[in-house]
Amino acid sequence: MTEDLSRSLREDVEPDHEPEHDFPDLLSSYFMMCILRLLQFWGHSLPSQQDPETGPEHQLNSSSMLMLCGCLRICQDLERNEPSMHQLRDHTRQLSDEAHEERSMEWSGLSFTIGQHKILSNISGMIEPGRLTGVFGPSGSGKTTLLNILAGRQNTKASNMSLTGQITTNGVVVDPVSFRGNIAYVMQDDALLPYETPREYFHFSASMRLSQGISRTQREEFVNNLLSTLSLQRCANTIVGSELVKGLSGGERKRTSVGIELITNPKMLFLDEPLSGLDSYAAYTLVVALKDLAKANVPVLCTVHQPSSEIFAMFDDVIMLHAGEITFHGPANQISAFFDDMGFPCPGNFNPADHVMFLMQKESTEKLREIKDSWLQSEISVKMQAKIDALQGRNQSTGERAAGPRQGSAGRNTGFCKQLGMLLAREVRGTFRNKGILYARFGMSLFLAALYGWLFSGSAASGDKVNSPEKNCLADNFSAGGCTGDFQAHFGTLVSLSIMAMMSAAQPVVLQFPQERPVFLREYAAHQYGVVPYFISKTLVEMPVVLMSSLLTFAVTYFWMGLHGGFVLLVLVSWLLGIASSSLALLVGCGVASAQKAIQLAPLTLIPQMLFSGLFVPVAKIPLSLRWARYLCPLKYAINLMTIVEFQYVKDITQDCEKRSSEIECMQEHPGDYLRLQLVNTQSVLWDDWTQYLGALVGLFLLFRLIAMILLWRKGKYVF
Ligand SMILES: Nc1ncnc2c1ncn2[C@@H]1O[C@H](COP(=O)(O)OP(=O)(O)OP(=O)(O)O)[C@@H](O)[C@H]1O
Repeated sequence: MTEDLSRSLREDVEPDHEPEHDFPDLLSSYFMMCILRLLQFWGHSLPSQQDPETGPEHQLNSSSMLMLCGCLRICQDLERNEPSMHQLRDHTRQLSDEAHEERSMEWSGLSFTIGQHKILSNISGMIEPGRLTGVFGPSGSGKTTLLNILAGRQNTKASNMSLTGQITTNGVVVDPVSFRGNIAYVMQDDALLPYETPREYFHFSASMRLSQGISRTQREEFVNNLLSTLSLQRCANTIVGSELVKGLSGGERKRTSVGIELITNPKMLFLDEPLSGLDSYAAYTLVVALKDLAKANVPVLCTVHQPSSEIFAMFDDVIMLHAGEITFHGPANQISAFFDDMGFPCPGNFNPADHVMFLMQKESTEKLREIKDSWLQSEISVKMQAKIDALQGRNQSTGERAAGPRQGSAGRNTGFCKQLGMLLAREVRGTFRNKGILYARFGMSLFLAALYGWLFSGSAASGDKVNSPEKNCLADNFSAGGCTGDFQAHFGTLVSLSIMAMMSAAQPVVLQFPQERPVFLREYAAHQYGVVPYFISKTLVEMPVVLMSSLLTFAVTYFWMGLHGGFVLLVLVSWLLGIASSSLALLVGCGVASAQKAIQLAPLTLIPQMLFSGLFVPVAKIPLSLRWARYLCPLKYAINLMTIVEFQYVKDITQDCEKRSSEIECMQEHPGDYLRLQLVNTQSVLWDDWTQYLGALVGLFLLFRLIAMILLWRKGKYVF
């Protein structure tokens, strides 16, 4: 029951070389080290944010204490005057304005093959309202595949896949993918945001999914009923938590996931391994809730790996799978008798589920074939098949086809503004509650700014030299004199500040977004909101955070380095670069399924920016076939803009030089030309191009977000 309170990040990254003027290496090494160190620190030191009342319950390890505690809780639960699932269902129906409709689901001759692998082999069965059905079987027997096919969440269209058979509800043929809006599906891994509470989750889901005609009070009442029906009142205001931050227990988290799905007033509820990772009491209370829901005439189907005797006894029906075939499907209380008849009596006081699963793995293939054949000829199987045939035959004669997605859960209930408002509020809550990341982000900006300020202290003072009468670089030979070195250092400070702005804005998005992605996909698949309000809300919350980070950086470095450009303009350019880079990071995050992959891919997006921006390889030397890539580098445009802001005084000197001597001489000897060579490497006039650079930066920010949005939309559309 006790969960790990926190996990430390194992990797330590130490810079292994002198940092002097080696900007990319210096930055990446320090940046990664600081992020890892800070995350490690926060992971260890964050106090539990769980409701103190629930604390002691999670520290009991002895199984006897757990069972005792469980029994006491169940007794207390029974004594509490909670609304039953029946009342809650009635309440949901009332609020969602939907007609009361009970549905069964039947399937016959279902076979599913991937390549040469036959995963399901000609299976038939049904689930009925009022009954809790469990799918049991050894690992790899096809439990999840069966559940996913019935729920319309299995990709069956790939070229190496083949699905045959028929799925019906109340005997009416359905396309599982278009029917899936009617089925609440709880995934094995809870896709929940770590900083939301069950109350906030239910409130969000109710606001998005219930009829808009209901009042705020009605919604509050509904949320309270749902919390108490699922025994979540005590932790209603506790954050969900994550691996690094303690929050709800596994059972509470699972009940929260179930509650979110119940708000849709689903016609059926499917759960994939809902008991995995739960202790016996948490598993028991969850199955009590599921049984209660089934009694409210919702067919509930869930896969279970290894049920205890108490849990097994609560199932009404059992589907026993072995190698994609049925060995038993019928009332749970008849399974022992069936296997007894087959010559495998279940020993007294033995868990029938364990007994059968042990059999299925121990017995020879021939014996198991015999059991499967006997099952098909058994009275229970024949009766069930007759029932399925009768239902399917009745409706096929009328040529009826089940309706696709229903209103309410499958069609979005709320308008754009409401979706945006709710998402924005949730994003703000998440940002402020995730103090570890927020402090790490700002702390990192301050730390790196101080480090840079120290390292490049006064290095931007070359402008003073250029303007000073004692050492006028225009009068001296610029390239031979001391000015070139000063300009290199001065220009280097801008480059380093830009790279820092780019990385510090992109890195948190790369780390964080892949963890949020499954939440978006679940909610989007449930038609809670659209992809556009989701992206706008994320962008609106991210913008001030990046701005704050840029402000902190320049507040520390501006005077320390002796920068010349306008403070506000430099901050704004750094901010624009930050949000454009975070858009690129978001694009990477949308394209990959896990944070690990995103972290591995992150350098792919950041390092080419440095290479193609013309800083290390002059643009003229980049092969023509690759040169276009520089137009996709926000870093290049930001450095150009910062240079224009910072080296404004050079413009005056250049113009002065051109008045007095030939342009060729100026090109060779000038600080302005040094910059021109570094930045654009063309004969175009750097100073007049700022609108292009600004437009390109804003354009890239929008373009990356748009592509990320399309990627996520496509993923959400075809999610299985
Ligand atoms: N995309 C795939 N390609 C090839 N084989 C697959 C694919 N998906 C699933 N399988 C195979 O199908 C079989 C059934 O998988 P499934 O996940 O349904 O089993 P399960 O009974 O739920 O197992 P577990 O209890 O371990 O989760 C397994 O042997 C698995 O290797």
